[in-house]
Amino acid sequence: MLQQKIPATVITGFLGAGKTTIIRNMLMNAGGKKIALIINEFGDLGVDGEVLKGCGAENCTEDDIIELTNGCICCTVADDFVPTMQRLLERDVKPDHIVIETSGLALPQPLVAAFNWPDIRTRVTVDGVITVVDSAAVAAGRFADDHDKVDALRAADESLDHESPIEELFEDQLTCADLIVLNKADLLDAQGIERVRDEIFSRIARKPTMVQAKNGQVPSMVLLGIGAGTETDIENRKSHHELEHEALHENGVEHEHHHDHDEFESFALNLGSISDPSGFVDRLKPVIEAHDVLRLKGFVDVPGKPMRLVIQAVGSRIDTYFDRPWASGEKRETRLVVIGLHDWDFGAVVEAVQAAA
Ligand SMILES: Nc1nc2c(ncn2[C@@H]2O[C@H](COP(=O)(O)OP(=O)(O)OP(=O)(O)O)[C@@H](O)[C@H]2O)c(=O)[nH]1
Repeated sequence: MLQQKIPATVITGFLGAGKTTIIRNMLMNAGGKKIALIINEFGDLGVDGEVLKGCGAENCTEDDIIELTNGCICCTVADDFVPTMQRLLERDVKPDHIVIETSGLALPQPLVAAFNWPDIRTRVTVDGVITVVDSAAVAAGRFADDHDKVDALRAADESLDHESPIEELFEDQLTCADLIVLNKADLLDAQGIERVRDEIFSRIARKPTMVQAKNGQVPSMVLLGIGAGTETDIENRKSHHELEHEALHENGVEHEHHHDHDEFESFALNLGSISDPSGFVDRLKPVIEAHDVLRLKGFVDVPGKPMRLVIQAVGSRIDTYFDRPWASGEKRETRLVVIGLHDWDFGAVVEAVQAAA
C-alpha cells in the first residue's frame, strides 16, 4: 500500500512577528490532530519551547516538542534538522502533522530544500510555508532600508555582500511563503493594513495568499492543510543570497558562502529576582531604544509570586504575563535573551540591562 506522506508546515517570520503565539493558538484548536513541533530559536535560551510546553496542549505533549538548539536551522539542516526528522519519522506513533518554527533569523529556503532529500522526500511533504509578519513594524518602516546604517555596516565589514541584513531577510522569508499572516492587525487601522499589504506585494514576485490576524488568531483550517508541496517549487522562491550566488557563478566568480544572520548577535543573562517588574519594564524601554535591541525575551522571578513572569520585547514594545507556577524543585531565577545587530556595543548593553533590573 502506498504510504501517505505526513504534511509539515514551516512557520517563519522575523524576530517577534508572532510565530510562537500563532502556534500556541493552533495547538489549542487543532481539532484532535496529533502535532509534532520542531522549534529552532536564535539565542541560548529556549524561550519558545518553554512557552509552548507551558500551554499544556494534549495533542502536543512535551515529548512531541523538539528543540533544535545548535544555531539557526538554515545552517544546521544536514547536522541537526534532517537527523531529527528521521528520528521523528521512526517513532511508533507517527504525528498527523509536523509543525516547524524557524528562528526569526533563519532563511526558510535551505529548510524547504531539505524536504527533497531522498530519505525525507518519500515520507514527508511541505504542506505550506507560513510567513508571519509584524504589521505594525512594517508600517513603522522597520524593514525599509536604513541607508546610513547599511553604509556604516559595510564600512566596518567590506565582505558584506548585500544591503540591509534585516530587509533582505524579511524579503527572503516573504519570497518563500505560501501564506502570509499580517499579524498584529490590532495595532493598525484598516488603511494601515492595506498599506502593509501593498508594501509586501511590492517586494515579492509571487502572490501568496494573505490573511490578517490579531494576537496570532488564525483558524487551524487556514494554517493546516494548504497542500502546497512547497519543496517542488523552490526554483521560484530563491533567496537574495542564492540569486547573487548564481549571478556570480555565471560570471565565473567563486563566492564565499555568507549567511544573513552573521550580522546578528545574542547573549543570555541571568539576573536575580526582580521585585518591581513594572519598574524594570519602564527602565528597559530606553535601554532597548538607545542600543537598538531587536528582541528581548525570557522569564522573571518576582519574589512572593507563585507564577513565572514571561517578558517579551519586540523593539521597545514590551509585554509581560504570568504563564505558569514555578515547579517544585525548579530554580527560580530571571533569565533573559537579548538580540541585536552585530555592530552593537555588547558590554554596554549587558551593563544597561543589568542596571535596569
Ligand atoms: N499587539 C499584538 N501583540 C502580539 C500579537 N501577536 C504576538 N504578539 C506579541 O508579540 C510578542 C512576540 O510574539 P512571539 O509569538 O513570541 O513572536 P515570535 O515570532 O515567536 O518571536 P521569535 O521566536 O523571538 O522570533 C509577544 O509579546 C506577543 O504577545 C498581535 O497580534 N498583536
